[in-house]
Amino acid sequence: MRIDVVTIFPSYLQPLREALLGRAIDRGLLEVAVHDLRDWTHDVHQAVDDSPYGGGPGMVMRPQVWGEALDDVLATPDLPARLVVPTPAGRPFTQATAHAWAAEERLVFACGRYEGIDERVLLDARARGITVDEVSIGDYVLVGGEVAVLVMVEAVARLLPGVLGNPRSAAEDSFSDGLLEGPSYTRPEVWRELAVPDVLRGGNHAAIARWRRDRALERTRDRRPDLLDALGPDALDAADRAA
Ligand SMILES: COc1cccc(COC(=O)c2cn[nH]c2)c1
Repeated sequence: MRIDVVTIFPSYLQPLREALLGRAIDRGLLEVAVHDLRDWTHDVHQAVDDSPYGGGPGMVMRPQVWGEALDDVLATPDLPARLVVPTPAGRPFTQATAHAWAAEERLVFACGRYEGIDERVLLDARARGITVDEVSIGDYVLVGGEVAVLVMVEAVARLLPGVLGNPRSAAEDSFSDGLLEGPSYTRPEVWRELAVPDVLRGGNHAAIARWRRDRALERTRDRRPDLLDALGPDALDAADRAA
């Protein structure tokens, strides 16, 4: 997968080159190119923003600069690209989104700052047949899209074949069955007088699976009842409902 990121703070994307993702890049499973938006300015101040039509606080990112940048970055017709714009006003980014994007050959991320990017940049891209996804990683406002790109790239890259040491963990992680992950334990058996639940130390795998499902249901009911509602009525069997 090829990932391009356009930003006025290229160094913000440096963490992508660390650890697991860094190794995935070294192994050629992932290619990441970061572009400085200011490279497409032509004025001495390298201005990327201007005041908003209609008034109001803050600044808006200028269409000319973004237009030229995306013309260049998206210019490879052979690789169909998806343009992703992180924004508080976007559709929710979920594990399902991550799975869908993991199948893409190429993702281009546009990092907005200030009050956002002039709407015509997205209209122009869509008019040229480019898929544009405005996505939110949560209901809060960041200063810019860079951190959201780190989040989304990590969520997508870990799903790529060969990136995770143990592929089962991607298939079995939280949300894979629509529920939150339950509690986990490792050695020692007793730590600060707290013991690991007996069922987990036994060998009864059916009992362990039941116990884990019950804990996941309990936690999901408590923390994310919305996820339970989203599950189809037949997603929970009688034993689940009794949990
Ligand atoms: C594109 O315009 C803007 C404007 C302001 C901030 C940002 C960065 O994204 C977020 O703040 C965000 C993403 N998901 N949840 C919050 C983008």
